[in-house]
This record gives sequence, C-alpha cells and structure tokens, in this order.
Amino acid sequence: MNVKAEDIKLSYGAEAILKGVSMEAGNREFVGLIGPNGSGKSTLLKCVYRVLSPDKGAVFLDGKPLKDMNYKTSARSLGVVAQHNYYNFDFSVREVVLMGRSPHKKALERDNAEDYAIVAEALKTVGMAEFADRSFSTLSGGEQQRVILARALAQQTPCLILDEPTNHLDITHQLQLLKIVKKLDATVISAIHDLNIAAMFCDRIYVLKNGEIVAQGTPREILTRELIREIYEVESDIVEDSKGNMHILFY
Ligand SMILES: Nc1ncnc2c1ncn2[C@@H]1O[C@H](COP(=O)(O)OP(=O)(O)OP(=O)(O)O)[C@@H](O)[C@H]1O
Repeated sequence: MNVKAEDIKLSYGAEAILKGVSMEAGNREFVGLIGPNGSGKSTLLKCVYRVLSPDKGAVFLDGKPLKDMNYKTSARSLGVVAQHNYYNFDFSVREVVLMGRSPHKKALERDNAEDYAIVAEALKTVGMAEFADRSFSTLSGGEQQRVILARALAQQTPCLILDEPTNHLDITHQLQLLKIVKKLDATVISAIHDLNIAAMFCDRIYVLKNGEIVAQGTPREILTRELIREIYEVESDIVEDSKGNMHILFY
C-alpha cells in the first residue's frame, strides 16, 4: 500500500506545528521519521492515522483521499502502535488484541474461532501468549507495548504506523519488535528516536525539524555527522562494522 501525506498544515491556536509537510511511503517500504523532541513527528502520524485532521493538506492511501473513507475501511488499511495506550476499562490482554479484529466484523458480529486463532498467533509472535488472561493494566510498559503490537498484527493491515514503538522496550525486545514488523513486508511509517535503530531498519528516513521536513533519503544519505550536528546539535562519528552495517557513535 502506498501512503502519501501532501502539504499537511496544522496549528494549535497561533502556533504552527506542521508547516506544509509532505511525505510518502511506497508499497512495503519501511520509512522512518526522525527529529528532535517537539518537531511534530507524533502530530504528523496522528494526521495519518486520523486522530487529528489537518487544517490543510491531505493523506492518501493508494491514491484515495483518507478523509473520504469511512473509519472502518481505513482501519482495515492502517494498524497503529501509538506511544501511550490507556483503557478506561479493565480489559484482559486477549480482549485488547481481539479489538484488532473489529474492523473486519459487521456490527454486533461476534468473535469466532478464526478471530481467536489469529489473536493467539499474534500473541505468540510477540512472546506474550502466556499473558492472554492477565489484565492489560497490570502489565509493565514494555509488555503493554508488545500487546499493542499484537493488536496491530491481529488487524492484518497492509500498513502499520508506529509512534516510537520501542519506547518502553529493553534492547532484546526493541530488536524483536522491529524484526517482527520488518518481516511483515507491510508499508511501515515509524517515528524513531534511536538513530542506530533507524539505520538498521529503515529503507528511507524523513527528518522533521520545527514542523518542516528538512531532509529525506536512505539512512546512509541522511545519517551523516553534518546532519546530526545540524539537527540535534551533537557531535558524532559514523563507523562501519565488519558486516558493512553503519553505527553512530555520539560524543
Ligand atoms: N494539543 C496540543 N496543544 C498545543 N500544543 C500541542 C498539542 N499537542 C502537541 N503540541 C505541541 O506540538 C509540538 C509537536 O509535538 P509532537 O508530539 O508532534 O512532537 P514529536 O516530534 O512527536 O515530539 P517527541 O519526540 O517529544 O515525541 C510540541 O511542541 C507540542 O508541545
């Protein structure tokens, strides 16, 4: 699925947060969104997954304007792993992941054996199968994050939007989550803070600063000492290991 955001503008009061942002993720491309705190990454992603509607500009899925789709149709296309996940009710882990199936159901249609099998498989994939009956609210931040990924997997969408998905995760689970996502061969747009993680997984990276895209390209093109200095005001060295992978060392 191709996902395109075109000239997105969004302000809170007098403050312009997104100042005409355009970005695109091609079919099965893994696109990273990097930039300092407050640069507008989450806001842009929220415009893509319809929590916010931009003041100007539009989002297109395979060329179709998102705003013309009903929510159920877009939920069959876009799965989301957001930064914060709160539920007002005490759902079990299984119930949370089952919510991923709802865009595929008719009104009042009950969950069936196939839904339960998909949910069990998704929980197994993220290593949370034995937590199925636990209350979601009692899980640690990292465990909750993996369950939310399972919910997105159960949704079986051709595109995933991830907002700093590895926030609460230890290094083992950071790599596990991104490997799972990479293997899906879906279109992925992910805000990522860790530039080494971005270098490992992204096909292409967009750099957002003060609500504007200031650079885009492959990790090798983007993650240079000069750009890192310009965007983050830190000094770094870029080195290559024996396998040809790039690593960024910060000073
Ligand atoms: N509801 C709101 N009202 C006013 N300002 C807001 C609101 N939501 C976000 N902002 C502001 O918009 C700017 C962009 O926020 P956003 O969360 O998109 O940044 P981000 O790049 O995702 O940051 P981070 O890396 O810290 O997660 C910030 O300055 C934030 O304070």
